[in-house]
Amino acid sequence: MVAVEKAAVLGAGSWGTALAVHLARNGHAVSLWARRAGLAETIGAARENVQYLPGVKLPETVRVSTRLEEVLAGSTVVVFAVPSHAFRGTLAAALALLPAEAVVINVAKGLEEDSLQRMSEVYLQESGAADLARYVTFSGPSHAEEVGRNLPTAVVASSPFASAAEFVQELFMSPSLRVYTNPDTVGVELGGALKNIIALGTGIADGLGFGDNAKAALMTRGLAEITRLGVRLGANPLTFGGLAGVGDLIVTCTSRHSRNRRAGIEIGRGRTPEEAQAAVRMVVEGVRTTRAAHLLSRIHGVEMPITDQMYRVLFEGLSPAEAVKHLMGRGRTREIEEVAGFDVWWSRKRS
Ligand SMILES: NC(=O)C1=CN([C@@H]2O[C@H](COP(=O)(O)OP(=O)(O)OC[C@H]3O[C@@H](n4cnc5c(N)ncnc54)[C@H](O)[C@@H]3O)[C@@H](O)[C@H]2O)C=CC1
Ligand SMILES: O=C(CO)COP(=O)(O)O
Repeated sequence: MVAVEKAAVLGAGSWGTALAVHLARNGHAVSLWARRAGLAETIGAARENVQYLPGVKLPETVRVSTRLEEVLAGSTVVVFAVPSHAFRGTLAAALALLPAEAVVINVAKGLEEDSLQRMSEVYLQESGAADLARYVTFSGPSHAEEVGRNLPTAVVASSPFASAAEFVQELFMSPSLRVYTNPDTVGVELGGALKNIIALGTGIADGLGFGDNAKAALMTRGLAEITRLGVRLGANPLTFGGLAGVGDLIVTCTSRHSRNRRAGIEIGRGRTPEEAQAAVRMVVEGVRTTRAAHLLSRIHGVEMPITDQMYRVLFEGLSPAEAVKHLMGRGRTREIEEVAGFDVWWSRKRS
């Protein structure tokens, strides 16, 4: 195991807390930063994050604080576990305090709403770093509720720099957490962000009382449009068949833990998107990401029918029932020609 003097985890929500607990179990000293004093106090007193991760005790080696300078001092590893809309601001506040040799690990799964940037792009812009040599994306099918309980999980550490990805792989590997490396950061980031849109959709299908067929259709056609946009933006299509792609899509679209799916269920049952997000009481990343992905699809001329309908439901007041009609009533089309080159295959067969 790699020796780390101290690891900092910024963001004491469910994922930040689970990762802080995991790193402590792996033998590292951990400082967990909470933005709100009340939350830091209750976690410190109960040794448990009752609000965001009930039932998981914090090891003694996890210290909780609201003081960024105290949390970052001497930390050679800094895990950013705030929602994606808070990443730029949190990074900006942390930059002057980061030890020069620190490796930044980002676990947020989203796209920035205004800039349409992936998190690694936000990092490069905000930090002025020349490359991603000290930045790693951590993604894959991993609900905090299960990682916090040491249930078997497999994830991906991604960086174009093998040494950075392998460092994080070793840091997090444990008997219950298997970490793979992947150099395709564009694909890993897009897989993690875009699956949340589809999870909102499968939640809606559940809320409307649809069955497993609808869920499987949404997941499969969702993966097709995620891959289509991803490839257009420079990702390797194979990444979407991996843990950060179909793996995370499966878990988020089917798990009772998923915040995106739960918000979708509420919308399917008739609540407004605002009411649904309030009911979940944790970040529902798919909402902002739907807006960003919708714009990206327009800018790049990529067809994303499910994302289009999700956009209309979330931001234009379209009813879920109408959205289903639009999706089912689309013109006839073929399945995977844009990915597998079927046009070429068929023209060869015909000639
Ligand atoms: N919960 C999970 O199982 C997993 C979550 N993620 C990702 O991790 C990120 C964090 O998610 P969760 O921990 O689930 O969220 P959460 O809703 O449980 O907690 C978010 C935390 O960030 C804080 N926060 C909110 N706005 C902030 C701001 N402007 N500045 C600083 N802090 C702010 C909140 O107070 C809260 O402590 C998201 O991008 C999510 O997609 C990734 C994998 C698993
Ligand atoms: O990304 C996740 C699991 O891998 C978490 O998804 P939710 O935010 O929908 O809970």
